[in-house]
Amino acid sequence: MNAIIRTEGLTKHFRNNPAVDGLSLHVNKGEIYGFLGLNGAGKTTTIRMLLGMIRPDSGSSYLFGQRVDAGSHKLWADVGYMVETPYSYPELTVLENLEIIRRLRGIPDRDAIDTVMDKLQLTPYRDRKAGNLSLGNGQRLGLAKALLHNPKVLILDEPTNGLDPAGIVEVRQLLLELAANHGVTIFISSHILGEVARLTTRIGIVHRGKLLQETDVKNLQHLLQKRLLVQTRNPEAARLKLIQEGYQVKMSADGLLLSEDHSIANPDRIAKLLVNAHMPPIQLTVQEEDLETYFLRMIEIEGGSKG
Ligand SMILES: Nc1ncnc2c1ncn2[C@@H]1O[C@H](COP(=O)(O)OP(=O)(O)OP(=O)(O)O)[C@@H](O)[C@H]1O
Repeated sequence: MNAIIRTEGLTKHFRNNPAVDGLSLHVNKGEIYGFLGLNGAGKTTTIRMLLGMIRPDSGSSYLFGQRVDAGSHKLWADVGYMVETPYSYPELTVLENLEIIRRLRGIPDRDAIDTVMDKLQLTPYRDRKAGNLSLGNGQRLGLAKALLHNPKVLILDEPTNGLDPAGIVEVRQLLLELAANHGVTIFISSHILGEVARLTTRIGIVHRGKLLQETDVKNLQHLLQKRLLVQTRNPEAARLKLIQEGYQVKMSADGLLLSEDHSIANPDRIAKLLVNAHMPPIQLTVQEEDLETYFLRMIEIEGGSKG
């Protein structure tokens, strides 16, 4: 099998509450996998188990086909990670923090630090103490530490936390480039579907510790609900006319809403019908559910409720 990251039935309870519950997933080489869930869904706990930082109650995780456990030291040479708020030594500069990681990782090439600072736009801050960095630049330093040794796998917990919109775009481009040109396999957690949809190839939705749904990002468009919005000068009369013609219609503050597939596929028929009935539509628009609404709908449908 081609899976670089794999979990099988991963389970962890805290005080009898399941934080992660029988979670199985896999990520293939060069794939960018978006691990999506609300706060408290179990993302960080999963990542901590993937990295061998905490021991699962049951189930296992595998990196490069090797089981992760306390003894798997050799694995980490090829893994870069950033979990929650990245910890740096606040009294040391950006350069000194990276120098510590370079030595810890046993990287002989001193230029690796300049290269990674350049990649993450940290060069202007090289002599600034880590404790005095903005949240976004602290996050970049965390990413720089994760990338310093050119890992084959990157595991990142909410990596764009604290970044401004330009920073989010930069980090996204960097990660896309690493996957496309260097075959790096990336596992990234987030609570924003709109953001991960732009970056990842596959998405797993986690809720209350369970994997609710996995989908290829290219299929996402088909999964989004669509509806036809019809606005007329006399919505009540138009509604009655459409119902009389066999359409299902809902009244909303914006206008009439039609959700059946045949309505959405043939708005021209509806326009013609209303014109012939002397109530021409002012506007007729196919609206598509946005990604965050879809995400919340999945959680409500499959998870019971949002909680
Ligand atoms: N060390 C711990 N002790 C007790 N409960 C914990 C511990 N770590 C996590 N939990 C609980 O486990 C559940 C999952 O938490 P986790 O941090 O994995 O979620 P998350 O999806 O990463 O959320 P966030 O985005 O808020 O970090 C939550 O209910 C959390 O309160």
